[in-house]
Amino acid sequence: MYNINCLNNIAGIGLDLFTTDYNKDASYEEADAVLVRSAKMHDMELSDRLLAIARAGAGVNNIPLDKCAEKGIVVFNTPGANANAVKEQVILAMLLASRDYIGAVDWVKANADDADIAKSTEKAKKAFAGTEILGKKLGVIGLGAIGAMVANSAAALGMQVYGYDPYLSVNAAWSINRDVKHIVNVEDIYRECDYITIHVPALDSTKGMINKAAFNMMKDGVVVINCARDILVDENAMVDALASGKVKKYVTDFPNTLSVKLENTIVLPHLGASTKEAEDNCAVMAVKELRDYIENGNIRNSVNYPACDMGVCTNTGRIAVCHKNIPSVISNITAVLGAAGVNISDMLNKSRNDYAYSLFDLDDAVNADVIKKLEEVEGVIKVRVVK
Ligand SMILES: NC(=O)c1ccc[n+]([C@@H]2O[C@H](COP(=O)([O-])OP(=O)(O)OC[C@H]3O[C@@H](n4cnc5c(N)ncnc54)[C@H](O)[C@@H]3O)[C@@H](O)[C@H]2O)c1
Ligand SMILES: O=C(O)CC[C@@H](O)C(=O)O
Repeated sequence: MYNINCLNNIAGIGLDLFTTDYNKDASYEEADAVLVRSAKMHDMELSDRLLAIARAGAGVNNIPLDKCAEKGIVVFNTPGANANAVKEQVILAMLLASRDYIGAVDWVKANADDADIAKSTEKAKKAFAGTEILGKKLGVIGLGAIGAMVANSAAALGMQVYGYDPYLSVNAAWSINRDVKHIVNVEDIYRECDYITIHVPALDSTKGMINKAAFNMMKDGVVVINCARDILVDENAMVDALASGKVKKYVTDFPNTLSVKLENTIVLPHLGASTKEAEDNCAVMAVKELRDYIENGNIRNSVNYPACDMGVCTNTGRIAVCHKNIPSVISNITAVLGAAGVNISDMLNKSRNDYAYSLFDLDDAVNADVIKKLEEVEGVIKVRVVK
């Protein structure tokens, strides 16, 4: 029986994929695997028992990835599973920023008792009028799962789209509409675009990337949209950019003590991924990743360990080893197995920065003594008998 703990609400369609071999109501302390959305895990204890954490979503800045890697805890996310939901919110954000729909709806509500509202409407509406997005320039910073969808949809709506992503993979590039202009210097987006939307992960290198220097380069009256993470925008610099009219409207998905008080700002309550479809997709993908890891030792879509997939084990046994990416680990492991008379029928070793992961399919069963010796190999972090 494997113990699963959910730190946030996870869609039932995903949880239903756990078989009766799983206890889905385990406490965090006794969990073999954890499912999480936005719960902050940086200050939580990581038990020796914990094998894996699956983030039902894209952003993993709420999880201590390095600390997990050091303890042999594999962290997964669900790339692309909620991208369409966020894309739809970004299109909404552009439209909300283009005419004062929120003010308009408030006006209608406030005048609900006006017997002459049909007539008053025609006078009042000019206060909420605006502009169209057709033909305007949109800069998309980060062309991953969400950015690429936003860029393609905005191009289909007739916008001139500028896309910037210095780390774009060739595969991702193939998914982007050829009308999207490839920008190699983000300053071109700042200087030329009427709307700017950001879709990069929250990392030390991206924190505050939309800052005073960036605002200074932007056109007067630009709209800035942030459905990625609040720390990407220097919101203290945003105060001045909004006050001077440099930024006409800021739309953010992240309420915090500063953003909720900003003028000319639309603050949404982190709703980007909150659709039934996205929540279902994320839950299903996260549970499948966890099950494949627990039952077969395979790693797909990890953010702190390498991808490593040997399918389903058809041999006598399989062991999985999380280890440091240093010399001699593999030769020392195979030496321990060889000395115990255990034949390796198949193996796969993959590395990612400082960490590595190896799967060994074995023709012979291994006993506790062999496992102990493997655990003692220099650089080995965690040894698990998968089968
Ligand atoms: N509001 C929400 O509910 C919600 C939902 C999903 C994701 N998000 C946030 O959006 C982010 C992006 O999600 P995604 O699914 O598109 O992720 P993704 O990993 O598919 O794409 C991120 C892209 O950013 C690019 N990138 C990294 N650093 C960059 C930089 N300095 N400049 C330009 N590009 C850079 C990467 O190359 C990658 O292509 C997530 O990390 C998460 O924080 C928010
Ligand atoms: O789980 C959520 O509701 C938000 C998810 C989102 O921020 C993400 O990064 O995927």
